[in-house]
Amino acid sequence: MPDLRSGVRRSKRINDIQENAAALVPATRRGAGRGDDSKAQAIKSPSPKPYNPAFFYPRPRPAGRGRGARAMNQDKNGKLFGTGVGGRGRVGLDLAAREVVTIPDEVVAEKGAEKLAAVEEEGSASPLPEKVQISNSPMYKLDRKLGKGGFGQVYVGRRVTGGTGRTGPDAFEVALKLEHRNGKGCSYGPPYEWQVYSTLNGCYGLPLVHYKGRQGDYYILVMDMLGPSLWDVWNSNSQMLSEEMVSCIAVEAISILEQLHLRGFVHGDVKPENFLLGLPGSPNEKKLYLIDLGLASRWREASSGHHVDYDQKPDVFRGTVRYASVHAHLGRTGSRRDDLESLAYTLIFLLRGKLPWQGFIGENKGFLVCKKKMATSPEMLCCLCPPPFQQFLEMVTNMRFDEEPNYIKLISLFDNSIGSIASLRPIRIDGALKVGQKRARLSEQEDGGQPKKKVRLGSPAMQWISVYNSRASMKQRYHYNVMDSRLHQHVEKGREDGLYISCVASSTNLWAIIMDAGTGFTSQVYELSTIFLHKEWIMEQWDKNFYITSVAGASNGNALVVMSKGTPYNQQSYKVSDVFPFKWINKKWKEGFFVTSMTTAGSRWGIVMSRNAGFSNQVVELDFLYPSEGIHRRWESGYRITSTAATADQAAFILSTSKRRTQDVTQETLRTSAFPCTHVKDKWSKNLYIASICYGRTVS
Ligand SMILES: Nc1ncnc2c1ncn2[C@@H]1O[C@H](COP(=O)(O)OP(=O)(O)OP(=O)(O)O)[C@@H](O)[C@H]1O
Repeated sequence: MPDLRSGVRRSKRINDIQENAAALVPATRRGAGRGDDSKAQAIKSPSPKPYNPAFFYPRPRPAGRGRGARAMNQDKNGKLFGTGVGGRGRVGLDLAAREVVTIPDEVVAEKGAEKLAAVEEEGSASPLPEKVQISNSPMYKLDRKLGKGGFGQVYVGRRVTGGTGRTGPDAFEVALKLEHRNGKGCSYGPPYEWQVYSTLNGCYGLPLVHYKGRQGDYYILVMDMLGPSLWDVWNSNSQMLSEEMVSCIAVEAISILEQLHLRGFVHGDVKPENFLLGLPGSPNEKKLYLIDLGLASRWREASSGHHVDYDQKPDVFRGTVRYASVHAHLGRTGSRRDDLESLAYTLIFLLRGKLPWQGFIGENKGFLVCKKKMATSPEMLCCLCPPPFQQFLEMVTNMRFDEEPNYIKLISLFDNSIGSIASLRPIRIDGALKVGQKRARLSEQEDGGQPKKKVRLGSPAMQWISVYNSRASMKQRYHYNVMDSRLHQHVEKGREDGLYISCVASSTNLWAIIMDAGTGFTSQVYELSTIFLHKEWIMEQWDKNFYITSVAGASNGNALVVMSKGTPYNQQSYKVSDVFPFKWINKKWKEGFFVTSMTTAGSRWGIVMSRNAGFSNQVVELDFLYPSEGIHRRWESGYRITSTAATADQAAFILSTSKRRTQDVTQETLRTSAFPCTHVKDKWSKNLYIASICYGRTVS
């Protein structure tokens, strides 16, 4: 029996009943027009791909130095590793398994361990070597410290014996990067960065590594010594750099990134501190270099040459919060666009001295920074910058995951901001000039295409997001704008007509209920509660073998929970959380649970996961807007949306592959500012039925 527990009951007329028996929809009503506000997406029956466990369990990732410590150990820019926008989890990288592993939230314990490691590294147990000689290198005496990162300490090495050169492999002065064998990045052998240098050594714009090896307790890289970082230059220049200087940095940095990308890697941590100039007083003092390959990863598979697969793990964050791309915040697989977005923030920072998302603190800093990045349009961010900077930002934030950047075009944006006399330029732009020669040849091919659809832009909107699946003709009915007091009678009427509730949703504290004849349920109960979510009642029903089949939260914190018999589930678990609980979902996936319903109440998430849900694999798309690209990519890989929920900030989609491989469901989505009555009827006429619905954040 339905158990109605809502507090306030008002009676008011509602526009809430529509019914369909698909076969009965009059032909004249078919194809009814859509409101202008609707945005539709659809996938037309592509064949689902075979089960790919890599989508389900963390897949091997090339990068990894166990940078989990960064989450606790933020530098002046809040460089952080491990806390994504969706959760508070921390992530480290297990070098042995080469897998991303999620570390529980044991902040204090981790922090203690980290300090211990630092003491060991610098303490008396393993004093730094006084002299260094690696394989057949000259011998160097350790001199002054050049810098210290989260992992390595970098010292000047002064040659004491062997070698005669002023530069190169036997230079009088080199940079020695030392990492203790017990350090965070060395648990399984040499630092990950060494592997990357093995492939990338000699790449344009990277310092040359001349020797690498272990001496005593330290892994040591011997590399070209460089000068100040762009952060140092900016700082000693009243925290502001000229337009010409930043334009030169832009073009040279783009060509360095182009060369790195050509070798199949993305840098993953582009920021002012990682660009160094050549040694002052040397012929290279105006030359730009990119250092720190500890977060570099492949965007192109080494063996096949194919672009790496798209994925999103919303609690995996790698990089530096201030400069990270929005995709990096959201835990998407890194690709070339991310380095360029970070470069855009770097350039604007150097030019303007500040970025609008500086100053956030606290546990959900990553979330707040990402939200602010999404809410700041290129016009706003670049309102005090010369036009090329805005154009650059617009181009790079509208790139697709696997899109090849048009480096030539990006460089050419800054053409007019750079002086024509090479010797007077504040930064050498040798790399960009080489690209310039190519530019002449390629210019005819440029700009032949259509104007690009803007991915990131659009004004934030609260909309209905409805998802439709193709299925055999059946009876479906919807009610919307339903007040608490009217719920019971609609449900009862539906039950009399042989219908069960298949989905529920809420907008402005009124309910939407979808009832249909195709659920397979044999019995159903529901509760309207002021508790999100009401544990005692749910457990009571679990005891009676009912399982949660749909759930909706209202912005006032009320919840509507529907539980049914006749489901395939044999175990269930749910979680209420202030942030999207990806870490928990990930853990439950590994235990054989799949998300079967999901909702929000205000900014809180409620997620229900079940065993024996009939899915073979499941992924998440979470964004501050409608994640169109991600959904299309998942559709193409055979996934279909099986749950949706949204707050006023974020929309989340759960996409699943079915165990029944023959299943070939056509799916469409719609975004409308009003409840999609007309559209639903239109869909019914094509045997498309609402499979999931929610109200929340999109862009219009
Ligand atoms: N070749 C070099 N020449 C001069 N200084 C250098 C060189 N390489 C690194 N440094 C200095 O040492 C610092 C730390 O180096 P690096 O960023 O490679 O270490 P890390 O431990 O990987 O740092 P992070 O925590 O940023 O990843 C740099 O910020 C820079 O100031």
